[in-house]
Amino acid sequence: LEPISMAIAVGAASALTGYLSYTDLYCRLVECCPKEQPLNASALKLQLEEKLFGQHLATEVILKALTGFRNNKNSKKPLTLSLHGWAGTGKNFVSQIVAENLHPKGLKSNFVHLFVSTLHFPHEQHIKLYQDQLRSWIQGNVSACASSMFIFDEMDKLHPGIIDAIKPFLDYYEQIDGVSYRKAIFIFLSNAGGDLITKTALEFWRAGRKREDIQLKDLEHILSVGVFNNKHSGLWHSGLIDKNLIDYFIPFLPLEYTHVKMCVRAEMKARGSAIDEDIVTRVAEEMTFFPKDEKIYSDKGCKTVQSRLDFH
Ligand SMILES: Nc1ncnc2c1ncn2[C@@H]1O[C@H](COP(=O)(O)OP(=O)(O)OP(=O)(O)O)[C@@H](O)[C@H]1O
Repeated sequence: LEPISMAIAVGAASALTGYLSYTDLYCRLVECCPKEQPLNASALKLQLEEKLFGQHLATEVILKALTGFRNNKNSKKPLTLSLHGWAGTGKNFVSQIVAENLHPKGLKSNFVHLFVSTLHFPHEQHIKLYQDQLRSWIQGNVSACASSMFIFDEMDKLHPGIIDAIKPFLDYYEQIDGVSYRKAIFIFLSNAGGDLITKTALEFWRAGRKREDIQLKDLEHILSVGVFNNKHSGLWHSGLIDKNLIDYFIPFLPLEYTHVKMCVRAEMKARGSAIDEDIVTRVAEEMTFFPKDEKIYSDKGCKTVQSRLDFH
């Protein structure tokens, strides 16, 4: 709808309904930046527990971090989460769930912005240009909506240094050039550190300990140091780590055979098909598992489950 027709439609509808204000209705039909809207923590909890398989640490930390942040009226800095793990373990999936819980239109919202390194910052010789663009893009969007959310996918493919351009925005400043960044959320997604997470998960497995016994403290420090020293992490020697501007390093554990089966069932359910356990087993058995001897973890996580299901 054009703006004028939209205004007439909204005006007519609010006159008819009587009790909805023009603004309420406008926000329902178009989209408004949420002001002081606390997070529905129980809805997020339920979704993470029902939909995200095998990631007890990510579930717990994301829930705590977001509820704490959104319920705090005086946050001193934006929330920054760095999600790490092997391919297909749920990092993008979780970001989508978080986005939907903060802005009903999720990834399609005007207030949720996704950057993909290989798409948006492909050329090493243009680093300075990307840094300028990134700064002005973030500044413009946060001035339009304080609770904007920015997701940086493929951090491990980002040229070193690019991300440091936004360091001032992630810091404890009250305002920068009249804009406050304290209500914004930044999420970084990366495969970097996946090897360290797998090593720890394997150690637990070999010691006969449960996967759920792995705690954040077993991994968070290893991850931040590992990523800081890894040239291919997008955060190599980054001031974001140096200055403790990343609030949580969140490990995504490699997925096991049983989790892959859960993904197949979830996909069947989403397609409205009855759950056929023979097909579930066949799809899961077609996936490849590592390490070579034990074959515990799916090397693509749940990533190719959807396309494989099409063959059955
Ligand atoms: N832990 C999980 N629980 C439930 N579904 C999952 C999980 N991990 C992956 N999936 C399913 O697999 C799909 C692909 O996963 P996703 O894109 O989140 O992986 P990723 O960790 O972001 O991988 P990459 O590092 O390659 O980008 C998701 O859309 C989801 O359907």
